[in-house]
Amino acid sequence: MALLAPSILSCDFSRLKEQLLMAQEGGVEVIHIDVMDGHFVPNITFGTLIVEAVRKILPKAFLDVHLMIQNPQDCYLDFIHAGADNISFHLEVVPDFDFLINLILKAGAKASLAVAPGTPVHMLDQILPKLYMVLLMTVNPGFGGQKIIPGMDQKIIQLKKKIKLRGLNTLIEIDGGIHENNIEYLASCGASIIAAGSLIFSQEDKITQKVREISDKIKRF
Ligand SMILES: O=C(CO)[C@@H](O)[C@H](O)COP(=O)(O)O
Ligand SMILES: [Fe+2]
Repeated sequence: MALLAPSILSCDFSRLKEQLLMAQEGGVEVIHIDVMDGHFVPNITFGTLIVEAVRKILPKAFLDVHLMIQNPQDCYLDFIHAGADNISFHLEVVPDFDFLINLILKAGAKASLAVAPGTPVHMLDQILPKLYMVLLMTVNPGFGGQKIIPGMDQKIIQLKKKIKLRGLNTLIEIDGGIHENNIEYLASCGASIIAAGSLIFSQEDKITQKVREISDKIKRF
């Protein structure tokens, strides 16, 4: 069953609690949290305090933390202590990603690798069995509200095929530019966690309704 993971990057931070509770009311189980450091990507977003706050507001949600930072090895543990259930870091910035995956697992969280649109999936071949998810970025990391990059469907299909052929359970998460016009198709390609920011949080007072509607559309995959 494909699951929606609302990305709080697009929420109204003056109404964080209210909007998270609306998402929960709609049945959300996963919350996607984008951490940006102004180095790996130009923007700076938030750190562990926001993860702690989301954990407090939604004690049972699965917190999917997407680290778009240059040195994830320096702070992955702080995010786990703050309440992250999954840590995704970018393959592009950690040459010894196997080592960091082991550290995350040892700390008791799920470990996943994020890959930018231009990074080929064969880079994951060795590490795939250890990963909880592969986070396929469907836009260039750094900003919400972008348009999906064409051809990302083929990347999902290619990765799904690899996972299946090897009899693995690794999940595929997609992130960026997901909207009503592509979400069902991308779920049918093999994406089972679908991060969406503007699609959900541009709804302001209709977040609950939107979450229900979208979750309903993708649950058959
Ligand atoms: O990691 C990122 C952006 O770098 C995402 O998680 C965005 O938050 C997705 O936003 P939308 O494209 O859904 O508005
Ligand atoms: Fe993200």
